[in-house]
Amino acid sequence: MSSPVLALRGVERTYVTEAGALNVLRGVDLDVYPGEVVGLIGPSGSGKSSLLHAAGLLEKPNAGLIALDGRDCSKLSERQRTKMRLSTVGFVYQFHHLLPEFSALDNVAMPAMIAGKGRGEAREAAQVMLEQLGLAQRIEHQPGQMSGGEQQRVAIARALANSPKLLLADEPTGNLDPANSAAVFQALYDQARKRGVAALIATHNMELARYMDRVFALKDGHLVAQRF
Ligand SMILES: Nc1ncnc2c1ncn2[C@@H]1O[C@H](COP(=O)(O)OP(=O)(O)OP(=O)(O)O)[C@@H](O)[C@H]1O
Repeated sequence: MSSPVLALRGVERTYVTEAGALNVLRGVDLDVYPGEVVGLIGPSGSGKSSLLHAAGLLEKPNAGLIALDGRDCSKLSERQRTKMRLSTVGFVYQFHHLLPEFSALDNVAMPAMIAGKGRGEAREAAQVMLEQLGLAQRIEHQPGQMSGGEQQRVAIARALANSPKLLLADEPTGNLDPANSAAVFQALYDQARKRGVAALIATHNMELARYMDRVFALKDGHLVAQRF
């Protein structure tokens, strides 16, 4: 079997609040392999976003080990973490966070350019991604000129355009009606599979969770396997 793209060992996350310490993650172990789509469910406040933020090196865990693409990230400097994140991880959020004044093409090309690719190369890759997500006719449109489902597919194209090994999605269809939600999830699933990307998707949508390869629930700070 191939090695995991994402490996979490004993990951802990505690927030200090006025009401005291909140132990949200209490020792999370998880491996996600290339080409598999893993679901993360759990009630609101159970720590799904905290787990995704730790896995994507957006926030440091209080304890535990995070390895991306076989590399232990716990001792990296802030700069090295950013570099690792840009080269290895793509994010999709509930709200697309597209830049409103830029076209779909520019939105999708931007992360690759920030990561150091030339403009021409980044735009070419962006165009291919948008076409693969069925958005060939929307390339020059700005987000405000597109439907919610189209905007979210642009966000998926943006997350994948830089060929990440890991895709982290936080309620990627949470803002869509059921029909759009299913279509957008299908697009995300197909692209992750086709590209051999390891995907970890947090969702409240149990209907979508049924289609994931494995599903875990967060309960009292621990991952509980729901289905293998
Ligand atoms: N920066 C922070 N400071 C203090 N508490 C926080 C912080 N971020 C998250 N929390 C708390 O940690 C808990 C877990 O939050 P998190 O957003 O990870 O849950 P979630 O499962 O993603 O929730 P939802 O499904 O509503 O998005 C919540 O009780 C939240 O209020």
